[in-house]
Amino acid sequence: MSKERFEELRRQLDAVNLEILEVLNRRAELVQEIGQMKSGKGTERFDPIREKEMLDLVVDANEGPFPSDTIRHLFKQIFQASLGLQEEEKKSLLISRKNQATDTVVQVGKLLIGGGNAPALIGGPCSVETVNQMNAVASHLSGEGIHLLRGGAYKPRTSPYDFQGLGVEGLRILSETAKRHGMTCVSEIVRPDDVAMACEYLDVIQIGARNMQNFELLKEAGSVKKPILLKRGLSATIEELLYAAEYIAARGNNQIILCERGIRTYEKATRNTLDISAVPILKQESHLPVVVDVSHSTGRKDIMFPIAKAALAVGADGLIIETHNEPAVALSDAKQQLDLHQFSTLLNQLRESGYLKDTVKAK
Ligand SMILES: O=C(O)C(=O)C[C@]1(C(=O)O)C=C[C@@H](O)C=C1
Repeated sequence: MSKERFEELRRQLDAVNLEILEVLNRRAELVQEIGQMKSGKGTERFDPIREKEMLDLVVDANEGPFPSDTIRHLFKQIFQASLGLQEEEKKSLLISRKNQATDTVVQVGKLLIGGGNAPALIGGPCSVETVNQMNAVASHLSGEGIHLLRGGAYKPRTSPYDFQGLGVEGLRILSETAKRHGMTCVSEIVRPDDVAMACEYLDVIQIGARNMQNFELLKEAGSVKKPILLKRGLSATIEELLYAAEYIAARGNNQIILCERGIRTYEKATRNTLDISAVPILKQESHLPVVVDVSHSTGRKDIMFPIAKAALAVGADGLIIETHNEPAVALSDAKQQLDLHQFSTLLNQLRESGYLKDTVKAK
């Protein structure tokens, strides 16, 4: 072969390389767009069935000289790199630790949640029922040094025949009770249209487990200036929880508290299965504070102390502890709510075990 022909072949190869490059990047752009659609829907990026279909298609069309195995190998490499590209997108999430190395600290009144501050305790009944009930609970909790009072006013219940909450009247009772006792308050909102109204009553707006992927609600929560307590859905992956938080952050509200509240598994000994590993993973992946709802995750009072200790031991920034003045007659979640004495006992146990240093002062 002449030297000229050799050089000519190399020139052609250079040109083909540039064509391949252009085609590869065109493909990469399509992959990125698909990746964004998948993350919006919370779909798994890796799709082996789709990859097999594509491999079959190219192998069928292959006329050589590359053997089919080589073609398979090359395309598998392209799929791998494409997945990597879709993962890259995750790194740029606003709520990602890669985007912000320092912890976000959410301030609610004088309570600082996250950033290594003392664990924040959120107490109060499952549902707001009466003024007297809320007064009894708030009086006890504020006496124990608890700053953030919870109470459900809009209750997404499994059965339509169960107590559905007092609605806006419940928010009003909660808000007035909290103010009366020098506390702040948090409650769940279920409709996007109610978010603005709720801001008048609440210091923190909760988005509950059943609404974690109510994207319109998330967007609305993102457009107000209130801290948002975002609970993990009962069957949601950690990644889906993070994307739900991103919906809020993407609209401009970065005051988000993540909440692990147990997930649905086959285990029946507890109401839900507390995914304890979610806490350090969430804190590793995101700069947002993470609290654990020890009441919903367990659904039982007898293991609350070890579970609360475990949550704080793995780095939770706070705990949600359902507390009622008369749990036996509570209109919802009667079984899992602590009475006022049990709440104080749990607090003392946590204090004595050294997990609550600086959080609340003994009376
Ligand atoms: O088609 C998809 O669902 C994609 O995400 C694109 C793509 C690809 O590179 O072709 C990427 C990863 C999946 O495992 C399968 C396919």
